[in-house]
Amino acid sequence: MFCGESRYIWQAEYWPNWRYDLATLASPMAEVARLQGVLLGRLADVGFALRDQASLAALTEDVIKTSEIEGERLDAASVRSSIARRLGVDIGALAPADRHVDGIVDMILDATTNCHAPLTRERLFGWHAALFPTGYSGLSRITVGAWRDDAKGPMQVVSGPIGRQRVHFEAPPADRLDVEMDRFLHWVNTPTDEHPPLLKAALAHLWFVTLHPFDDGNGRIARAIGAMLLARADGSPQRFYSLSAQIQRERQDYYDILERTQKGTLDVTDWLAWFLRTLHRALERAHESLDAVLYKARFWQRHASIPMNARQIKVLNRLLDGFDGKMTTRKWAVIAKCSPDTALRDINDLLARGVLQKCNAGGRSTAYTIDL
Ligand SMILES: Nc1ncnc2c1ncn2[C@@H]1O[C@H](COP(=O)(O)OP(=O)(O)OP(=O)(O)O)[C@@H](O)[C@H]1O
Repeated sequence: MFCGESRYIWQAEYWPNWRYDLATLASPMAEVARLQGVLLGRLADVGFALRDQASLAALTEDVIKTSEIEGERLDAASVRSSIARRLGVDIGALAPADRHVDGIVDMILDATTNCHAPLTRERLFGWHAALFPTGYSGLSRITVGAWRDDAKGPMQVVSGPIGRQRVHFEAPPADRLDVEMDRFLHWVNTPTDEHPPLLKAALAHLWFVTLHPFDDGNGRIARAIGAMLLARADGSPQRFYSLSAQIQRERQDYYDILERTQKGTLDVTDWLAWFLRTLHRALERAHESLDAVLYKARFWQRHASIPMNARQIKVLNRLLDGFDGKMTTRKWAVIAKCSPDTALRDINDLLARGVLQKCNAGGRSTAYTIDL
């Protein structure tokens, strides 16, 4: 019990009348809008096929990283194919479907490709059911397709070993959820000029995660709602950057700022500034990943007339996707699933054709890179 004092933001007197200092946020907001504009402009020039590849790359990162926050590691190949299948993008051989991966992909694609459709409780229940198709989270049975009921006590965000857990946040009691969620959904669906669209995305994320209406999956759904409002904000249902991936990279910061905000006042300027900074970095990364997609496309165009076998194409694609470390004959053989002799023959052929070059990185074994 909180003895009447307001410990969490949802207990504040004027909840949920968000306040912030627009003057402080104006310039980071303009900078994010500029980066978004430049990114969409670059994409407008690259043609359908590459645009689809760029979007596939961003969505794959989004799905993988949003699940990593929860501690699940999804298989990148299943995620890529699950998205590619739904977007109708050709990525060559498709990996087999994984029901679990399909659920989270369904949610993120529904949130973004149908970003203009109203957000309703039925839609949220559908997303939740897609995340937990068995009705279990790990070994615990959870309520799916309905708000949580607090049968096992209040909803808390805790960390640490059992017995010495630290409570970071406590969400509003379950009996308030019907009213609270109706108010939230009405706000999401009402187009007003009350908040700039980017700030509305940040507020929706915070508001939802503060209500924490489900037994589990609240973080992932909050990020999907954020992505939905960002898609509305930039007027493009196709995604070319991933805020979830950036949040995953900076997740300790994300937890800290959330905790401070949820224990603070209704003035959430700091949370909004953090959200804009993170979005800014997500956009910078998207520019880099677009550079990589374009570079790869140009590389294959330039070498279109050189005959190559499947092994060579496979390893070159690995190098083009940003291979960590040095590519040696031994690693080549492992990736191409061939003997070191065959690997060396493939490598020598590409050296002779000017596709590869030796790099003098030192060390005992020779390493190879793409000849720029
Ligand atoms: N220290 C904290 N203070 C306040 N909120 C927190 C804190 N740590 C995490 N959270 C919020 O709680 C969410 C986790 O809730 P829940 O476990 O229901 O969601 P999830 O989708 O299963 O998890 P995750 O976000 O880890 O993938 C986090 O994403 C974050 O939004």
